[in-house]
Amino acid sequence: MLAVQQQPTPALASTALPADSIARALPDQVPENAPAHCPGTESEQAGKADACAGCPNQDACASAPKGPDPDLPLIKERMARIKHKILIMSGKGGVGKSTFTAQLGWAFSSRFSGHLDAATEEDGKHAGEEEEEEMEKQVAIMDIDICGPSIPTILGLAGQSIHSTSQGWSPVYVSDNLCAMSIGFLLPSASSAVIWRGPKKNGLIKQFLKDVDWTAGLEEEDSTPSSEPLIDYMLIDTPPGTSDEHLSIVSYLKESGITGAILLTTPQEVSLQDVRKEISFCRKMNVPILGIVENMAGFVCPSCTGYSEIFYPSTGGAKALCEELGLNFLGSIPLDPRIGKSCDLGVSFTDEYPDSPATKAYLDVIESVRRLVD
Ligand SMILES: Nc1ncnc2c1ncn2[C@@H]1O[C@H](COP(=O)(O)OP(=O)(O)OP(=O)(O)O)[C@@H](O)[C@H]1O
Repeated sequence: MLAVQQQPTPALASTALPADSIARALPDQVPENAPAHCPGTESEQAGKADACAGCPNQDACASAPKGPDPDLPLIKERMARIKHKILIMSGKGGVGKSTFTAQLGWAFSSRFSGHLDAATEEDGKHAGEEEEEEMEKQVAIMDIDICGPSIPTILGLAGQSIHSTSQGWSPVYVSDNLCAMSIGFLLPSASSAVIWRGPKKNGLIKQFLKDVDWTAGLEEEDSTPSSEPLIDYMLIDTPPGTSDEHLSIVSYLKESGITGAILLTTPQEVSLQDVRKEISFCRKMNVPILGIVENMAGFVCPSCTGYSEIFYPSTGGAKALCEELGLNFLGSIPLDPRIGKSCDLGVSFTDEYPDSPATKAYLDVIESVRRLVD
């Protein structure tokens, strides 16, 4: 249930959520006066864990109803409208997950319209039925990097806020067929820190799945039966490592199904070591691994054109790891300072620099992903 105060608005009339809404919108799973290590009010351990001793809420927590999460059927219903759910993961931080997620979003949502039409004309073919069908790809990006949300900035949506309608929270739109949801849209400013324990993060992820109207506006235009997917790809940007956010998303999507995970790493052994932990997490949790992308692999100096391996692949890089573990190597993307600049400006790197080697690398990787999931 949304705790956001709603006016009795007509269907689809929207209300902007005020900037401090995050504090009021979240389920009260960790009470204000909770002790350190509170297991959360929804946990089986609520009221019973060692940390609960002496907590004023102990009795209330211990006697609260437990059992199957009553929200799971609602999540399943919402998620039935989304065909492919793809997790973007890495062991190390800062290896380029959010940047890659955004590029994948831009490419999946535009490659099938403008880009494909241009390629089709160049090839001397006429836009056939197959291409016509592919023009309508709908893409949603869900940012569950709750403590470090960078998707709003990278997608050029900084400063935007979420609106609430009678159908739920509306995602923020980059274009007609690309939308995003992030805690970044709920914070008072880009510099606001989110300092939350696991249960509270869990609560927000649940709200993203259950209370966001991901198909806002699509039903009216479409006659697809209500149980059929309307969104083609949901790209889920995760924080580094294997923590609360990963456990939450995997457990909430268990019944709906996860198409797979894309793992990012630099070529360096310290990053590859952490990717092994992600692989182990995915295997334990039965999340299919679509493959590994190596990012920041090699740099060509724009002044002297000399080639350097900034993150040296001392153990053979991601390709060797994929061969060892029988995983798909999805490709390598070089270091290019213009990628960072595009992120800061909130524009698509591949659209801004279509002729760069990094764009070719991105598009090759993206094509490999598309072939795997479609
Ligand atoms: N191939 C690349 N070449 C140059 N800069 C890159 C490349 N890929 C990503 N970057 C830059 O590296 C930085 C980290 O990227 P990004 O935020 O996407 O990483 P992340 O893995 O999502 O980080 P975090 O773990 O903190 O969520 C950003 O400044 C981004 O612009």
